[in-house]
Amino acid sequence: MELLTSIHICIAIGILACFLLRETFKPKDQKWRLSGPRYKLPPGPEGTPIFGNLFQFLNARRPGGFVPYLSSMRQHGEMATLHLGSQTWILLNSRRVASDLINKQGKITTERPYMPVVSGLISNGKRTVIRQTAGWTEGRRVMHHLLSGSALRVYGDWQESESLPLLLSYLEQPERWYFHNFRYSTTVLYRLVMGGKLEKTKAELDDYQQITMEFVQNIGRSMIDFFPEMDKLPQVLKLWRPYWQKMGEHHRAVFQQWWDPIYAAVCNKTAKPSFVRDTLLHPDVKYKGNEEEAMYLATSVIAAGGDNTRMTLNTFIMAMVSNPTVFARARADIDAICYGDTIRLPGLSDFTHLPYVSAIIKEVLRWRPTVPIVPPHQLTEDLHYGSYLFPKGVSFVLNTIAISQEYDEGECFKPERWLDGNEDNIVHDLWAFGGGRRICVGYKVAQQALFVAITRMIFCFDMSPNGPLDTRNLNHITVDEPFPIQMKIRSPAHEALILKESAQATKTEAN
Ligand code: HEM
Repeated sequence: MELLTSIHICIAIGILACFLLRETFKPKDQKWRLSGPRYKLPPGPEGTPIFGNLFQFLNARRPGGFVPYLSSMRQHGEMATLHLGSQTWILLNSRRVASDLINKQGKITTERPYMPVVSGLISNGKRTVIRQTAGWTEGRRVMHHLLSGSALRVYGDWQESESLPLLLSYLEQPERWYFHNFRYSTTVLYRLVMGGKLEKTKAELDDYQQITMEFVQNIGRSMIDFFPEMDKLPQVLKLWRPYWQKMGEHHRAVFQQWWDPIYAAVCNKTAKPSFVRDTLLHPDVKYKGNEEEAMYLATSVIAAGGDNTRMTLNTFIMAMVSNPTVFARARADIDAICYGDTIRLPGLSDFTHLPYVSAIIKEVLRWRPTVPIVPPHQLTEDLHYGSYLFPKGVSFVLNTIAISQEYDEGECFKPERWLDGNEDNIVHDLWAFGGGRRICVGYKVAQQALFVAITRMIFCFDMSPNGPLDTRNLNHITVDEPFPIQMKIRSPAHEALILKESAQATKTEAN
């Protein structure tokens, strides 16, 4: 009888332990509760016990799989629920719900979920784009300067002058067009953030691009980030730690290499005008972070801005070679103001006269969104929305792929859809830059950088496919040529113009 009781106790303890373990790793909306309202979430694909939709999701992240997967979420409606380990993601598939939840409810949908690997180990908890609100607010206050009109005018001059080496390298080495796009995007951001010329070797540049891609690719990839409770285990059991920690140390070392010279220059008062010198470390701004945080902030801005601009320029080229009539119309518009008895390069002063080019930029970002899903916006209070009740802790995730297909003839590249009087406002009705309080802080800088490069490329170069193209395969994650393109200078007059402008700029700089 006594033996029987002990067995019963053991079984009961075993069952209780399994129950507790299972409850610990369940998403909040599925946890067992004695009281309180019943949560109700939008439909979503069927999942498996414990892991939910995690394996489908990770599987879809393989090359070529992610866009179709994100696009398939539209079948569940304007929102789709994914249970990913202990995390719940609500994919936002329409502009209406995106606006309601990310913009109008911004006060309670600004947090980022805790991700032990990607924000902790890889980023030392300091990369602004995925930093939790408590540590993020101060950096955001300072970064807001990037959106101010007076700063943008200064940045505009730099963007125009950095576009000259871009045109010159297209002329001299057209086959390396993708590298020139990368260099232009990074140079513009470097000058803006750190000041002065970017004098890095190809290896150093590749290293920087590599770590940026590595970081982006690992957002939403590690199992541990979907079961963040595992981070509470004793250190000796965290077998995944050394691998990610080593990666994080490498990223930090690369950032340090880029940061040290500018920090030293600011301290000894030899730094050139820049965001770091004139804003971040300027005594009037009273930045409250420490040096390490300042380093991560500055280098995160370069990485976030540079790589997204690079990818968008590549997408632009794909859009142009596959839509020659759009290219011809844009060129005719530019020619009308820059090419007649005299010839000159288009620039930011032409912005208001070239609405079709502004529309092209918006359409590039809609047609093939540079950021297919925006990092999660986590809910910090229970929320009733429509017939649903969302628990605190779920994450709203902008599914820009699904949103892009919501437009009329979504698969077609039609810049004219944006000619509605708001084409110059790049975030009007477009979710490519995220939204709410976390909206990309560099969207105006990006718009200017894209406008300068795009008008000048259309004006000066003919572009065509140099092999078979698949407009769905942009092959962004590579330092080599992503797809085959042939670039050719348009005419001797355009070649002479580039050479003249470049020589002039070199002379001015030398004086
Ligand atoms: C076409 C180019 C770009 C695209 C598509 C893009 C897209 C995005 C997206 C989707 C986010 C997240 C927004 C959210 O969570 O709702 C973001 C954040 C951010 N972007 Fe951009 N971006 C671009 C260019 C730039 C540029 C040029 C800069 C710098 C001047 C920049 C700096 C940042 C920073 C610092 C953040 C994090 C903001 C924060 O932590 O509050 N981005 N961007």
